[in-house]
Amino acid sequence: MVPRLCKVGLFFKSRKRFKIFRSVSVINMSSRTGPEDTKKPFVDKYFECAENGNKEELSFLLKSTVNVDQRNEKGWTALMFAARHGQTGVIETLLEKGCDTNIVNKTGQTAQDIALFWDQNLAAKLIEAHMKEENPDQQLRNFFSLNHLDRASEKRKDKDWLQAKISDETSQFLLLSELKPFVLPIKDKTSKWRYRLCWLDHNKISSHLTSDTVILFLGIDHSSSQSLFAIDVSGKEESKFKDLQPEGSFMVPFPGSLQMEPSDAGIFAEARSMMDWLERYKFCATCGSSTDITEGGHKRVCRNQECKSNKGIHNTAYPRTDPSVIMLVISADGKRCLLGRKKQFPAKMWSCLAGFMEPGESIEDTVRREVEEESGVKVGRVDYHSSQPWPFPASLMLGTIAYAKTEDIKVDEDEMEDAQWFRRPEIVQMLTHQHPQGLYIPPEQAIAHQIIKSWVRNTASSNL
Ligand SMILES: NC(=O)c1ccc[n+]([C@@H]2O[C@H](COP(=O)([O-])OP(=O)(O)OC[C@H]3O[C@@H](n4cnc5c(N)ncnc54)[C@H](O)[C@@H]3O)[C@@H](O)[C@H]2O)c1
Ligand SMILES: [Mg+2]
Ligand SMILES: [Mg+2]
Ligand SMILES: [Mg+2]
Ligand SMILES: [Zn+2]
Repeated sequence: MVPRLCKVGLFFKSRKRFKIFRSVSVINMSSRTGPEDTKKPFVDKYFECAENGNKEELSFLLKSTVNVDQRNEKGWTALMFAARHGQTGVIETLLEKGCDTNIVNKTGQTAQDIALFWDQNLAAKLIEAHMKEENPDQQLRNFFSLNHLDRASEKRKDKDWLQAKISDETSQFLLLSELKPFVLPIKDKTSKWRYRLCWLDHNKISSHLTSDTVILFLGIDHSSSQSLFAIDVSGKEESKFKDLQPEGSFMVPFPGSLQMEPSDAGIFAEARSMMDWLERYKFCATCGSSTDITEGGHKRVCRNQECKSNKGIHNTAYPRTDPSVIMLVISADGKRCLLGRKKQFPAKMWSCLAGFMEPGESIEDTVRREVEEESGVKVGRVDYHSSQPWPFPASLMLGTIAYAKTEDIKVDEDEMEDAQWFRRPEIVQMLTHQHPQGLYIPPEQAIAHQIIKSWVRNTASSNL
């Protein structure tokens, strides 16, 4: 959506920002000496280069000191300055360096919104083309859903194929110990991610395979034609695996996995939820007998030939996914949204309300029921936003925007610590970590963040 902001207003705001920004930077240089302050002249220069189209100096600053997605106090990035001024050469450089095109500034605009607003059509086209290349379906893909593997479900029933792939020298294995993935640190300081999955080939792991090792087929990586598996090494001494890869370590999944390279985080989500199911559902839910793992770990079959679960299709034989709804509730006047604090949340963090679906319930009705249970607010229309697998242990978050019919709040004190209406400017402060009391919302890896950001972005022109 193109924001319908007053162009003159934005222009003056932008000019004023430059004056204030530059004068502050002079004061900072002479009066304060913290690491951020010593960086500030370089950051100022970086934004100036983006605005003026000085590609060479901008590239130099990126190599030496400045983070590509560095923001100023108004939440503007270099890409936004380049978009505002139609600096296509700089835009190309920033896109090559992997800048994030989804960042919003404090008024809720992305770089593309800014380019369109200022009629910088070439700049807007460049950014759009890049976004399309990264995401051809033009659909928001939330963290944990960027699993690029072909799950090749048709291969799971082919025991010979699976066996051959398990001992194939090109196949790759991910170790999980007590659901902790074996990971490597990302050393590139310019990356915003800290971990990637550590893949090991059959030679390395074969001595750890026994007849009862759980081996899970994850899928095929088409770019390398490799088959990928996860194996459960729980109960073995974790330090032993250091011999296989000295820099590897077993990472505590929450919150560590939020700092995993996104495509790996998607594979991890599959591996963790599946391994958790394989570990916890060892006995038949219908008759209590032992079960055997089949189909590359994607099915459990009851050993009791007479068991009902062996006749017809039974969902007890298959991995669990628990659908949950998560919703941003908007007030009837469109100016506020409802956020809550669960008792377990870290101090000062507020998020969307959420809740598990019940059998026989539609998404819309679950949203209405959960919002009313948790906050006492009645909801009318519910619109779908996007979804997110949440592998703790196996939720599927169905993100929605819900429109309130009432205002009064009555908090469910069993589940929630508090629920409150927040006006848009305060939400923007929480989104950009500028809130005077330090309130904030979950990080970008959580679907809650993305739904809130969408609302802020879609209301950028409405002066709320
Ligand atoms: N990704 C995100 O941004 C995000 C944000 C908020 C919540 N979540 C996730 O959403 C899920 C649901 O939210 P909630 O905890 O508020 O739900 P909720 O409001 O339904 O309350 C949780 C309670 O529901 C009961 N329950 C019903 N079905 C359950 C099931 N299948 N598994 C576990 N408990 C069940 C339990 O008593 C539990 O204590 C959780 O897994 C949570 O981690 C994700
Ligand atoms: Mg809840
Ligand atoms: Mg609830
Ligand atoms: Mg519930
Ligand atoms: Zn059974």
